[in-house]
Amino acid sequence: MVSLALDQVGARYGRREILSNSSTPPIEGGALTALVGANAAGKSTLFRRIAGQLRGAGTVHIRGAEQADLRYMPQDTAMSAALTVYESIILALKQGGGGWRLSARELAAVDDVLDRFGIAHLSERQLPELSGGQRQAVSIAQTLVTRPKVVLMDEPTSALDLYRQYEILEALRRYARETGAVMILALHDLNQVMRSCTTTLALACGRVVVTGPTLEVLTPAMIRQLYGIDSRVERCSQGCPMMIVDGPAATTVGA
Ligand SMILES: Nc1ncnc2c1ncn2[C@@H]1O[C@H](COP(=O)(O)OP(=O)(O)OP(=O)(O)O)[C@@H](O)[C@H]1O
Repeated sequence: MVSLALDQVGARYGRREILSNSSTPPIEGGALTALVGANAAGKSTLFRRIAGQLRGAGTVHIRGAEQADLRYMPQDTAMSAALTVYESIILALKQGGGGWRLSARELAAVDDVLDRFGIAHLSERQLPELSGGQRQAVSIAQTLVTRPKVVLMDEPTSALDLYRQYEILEALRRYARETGAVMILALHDLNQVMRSCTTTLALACGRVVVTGPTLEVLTPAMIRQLYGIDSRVERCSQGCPMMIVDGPAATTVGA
């Protein structure tokens, strides 16, 4: 089983400390984990620290996988190269080296992500011609084509329409279940989080304030602390938990 835990992790840009004293229990693979928090709380910074792109205090413990098995999909991915979608996924597959000849297994891996994320019909399209949502789906396919065991995705659904959000989150859940990968997704839509993510990690002002089962973390009190918003969490007629926004809290975050 793959797991990831933070032990007193910090991170800084130059002299500016952004992240401090952040610890979590082991986050197990096989299901989706959400990373939530307000703008500038430090979500991308935490991802960069886990991915080894930033230095800082503390330790990131990864069990059951190597650092080489980790993939980080940043918020904005450049898609300006004159490549087709298919070529770009091969390029992502071959980034670890190994020559340009593709084995039958590698070809199957490319076809798998094209199908899994609903972009097979875009295979021959040039990257710069894609829409924002199409680019995001391609970026997800590029990230997962090597079948990584630890996956960090920064707002992977931000450019997707309602149907594609649902479809891609379901595909990511299936990927986690099949591979046992630890998958942490930074998400702003808390209803998506409640529907799709088993565990939630909440970040406020550069610190992980709580990690646990999603519905235990996303209480109205925590949502107020994180976002300065008064809300209710209620069950819809089909029993799914939903967050209903009432409005700005009287005292807002950091005030
Ligand atoms: N390269 C950088 N150099 C210096 N400061 C940075 C850099 N990147 C981010 N920051 C600062 O670090 C803080 C946290 O930014 P970060 O991008 O991690 O937030 P976030 O939670 O991902 O926000 P958002 O939800 O808006 O994407 C912000 O104050 C930001 O200005």
